[in-house]
Amino acid sequence: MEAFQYRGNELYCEGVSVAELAKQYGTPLYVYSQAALVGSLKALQDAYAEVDPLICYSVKANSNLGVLKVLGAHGSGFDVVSGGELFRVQKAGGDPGMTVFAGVGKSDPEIAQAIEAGVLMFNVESEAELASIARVAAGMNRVAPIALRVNPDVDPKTHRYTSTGQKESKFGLDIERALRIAETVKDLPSLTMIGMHMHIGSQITTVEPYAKAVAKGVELIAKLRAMGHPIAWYNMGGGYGIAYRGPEAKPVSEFAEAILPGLKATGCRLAIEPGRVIAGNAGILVSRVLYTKQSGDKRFLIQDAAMNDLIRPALYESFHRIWPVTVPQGLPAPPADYEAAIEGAEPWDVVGPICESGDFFAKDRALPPLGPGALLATFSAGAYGMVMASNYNTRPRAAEILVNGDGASLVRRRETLDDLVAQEVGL
Ligand SMILES: Cc1ncc(COP(=O)(O)O)c(C=O)c1O
Ligand SMILES: N[C@@H](CCCC[NH3+])C(=O)O
Repeated sequence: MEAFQYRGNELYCEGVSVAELAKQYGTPLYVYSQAALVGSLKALQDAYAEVDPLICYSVKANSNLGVLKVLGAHGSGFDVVSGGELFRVQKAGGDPGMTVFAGVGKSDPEIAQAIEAGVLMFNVESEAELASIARVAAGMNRVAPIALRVNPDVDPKTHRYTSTGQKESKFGLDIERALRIAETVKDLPSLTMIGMHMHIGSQITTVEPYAKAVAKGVELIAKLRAMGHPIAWYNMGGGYGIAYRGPEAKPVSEFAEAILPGLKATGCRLAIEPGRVIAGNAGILVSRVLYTKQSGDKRFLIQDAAMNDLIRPALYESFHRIWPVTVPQGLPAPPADYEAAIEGAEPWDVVGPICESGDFFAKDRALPPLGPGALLATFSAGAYGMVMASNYNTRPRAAEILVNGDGASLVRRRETLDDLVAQEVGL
């Protein structure tokens, strides 16, 4: 079953009416489908089944405790980039021993926290960070497991803000430098290098960049082992693209086909860090139209969700499908004939109440006639949606709902006005 589908002219998440959720919990409202989360995790587990992969769900994509709990219960490990994310994993009952710790700027307290928790390994991004991990581990009388994050210098052919594996990127170490650093690790008894890590970018829709990166990784692992490092893990990172508009994304099985031959040649265990492909299409953001407005030739739908709720269109000019939650009488339900039926309909800019010209969800988007009070669903909002939300313009952040079959749970309540000033002291 599709996670989000229309029954008659009403949008449902699994067995739950989205309009009913909006009535009960208000808008803006994030709604996630448990079946979609688990289904995408399972698709990855199946695609790599022959090598018994460790799927480390990338917490940064959607860190709600309800989401983490469901994924952990279905066998997922985790990829974290901060002490905060590690704390969330532990709160949700996740296994630190199935958790990798990435990120270019880990602080001493975060390193100590992760050693104490017993993370599977640190993905190390610089000489200076390596020295910090060695020092903190030595001070705790522990041996920290590490992987060097290598920047294979391949073009992932994605948005420039989400490319991470090219020479000019701040992420990772170039291969020559990684080899030089690996020499020094042998003299640091508080470190053991058990893996090699790459993450080349995000929303990648072709398999070639992975194939190129793996080829470089295979060679590097051989060299690291020749130095005496017990490399047992090949961590290929995340980056699998999803369908925002139409069928632009490849199934994860095609990525697996590009990665598996090289991986198997190394005899390593595979770890991957998918975020968007698990959470992205498992979530929508529901908003309500407040006003319509015309200025010159431009028509605006002013809704109650804004860039503080979903910043992706403002930040990357990214496309998200926007459909009415209740399709007006006489129109077919999306997706089938809907797009054709509204083609040529009046184009609208869908905007929010924030005082920024960049506060838009869509520009010149054909939509059926919708007036104040109508509910809109912005799709593909489950990843990098709520996690990137802010309180800009002193707006309370949205509530989050997790749907499972015919049941819906509130997994984060809407912020109150008091929440907005709760940290402010000294008045
Ligand atoms: C190190 C690392 N791993 C995993 C991810 C998750 O990426 P994605 O959501 O594209 O799968 C990211 C984000 O790009 C990342 O920086
Ligand atoms: N936040 C981004 C992608 C960056 C992924 C994290 N390294 C997005 O919304 O697409």
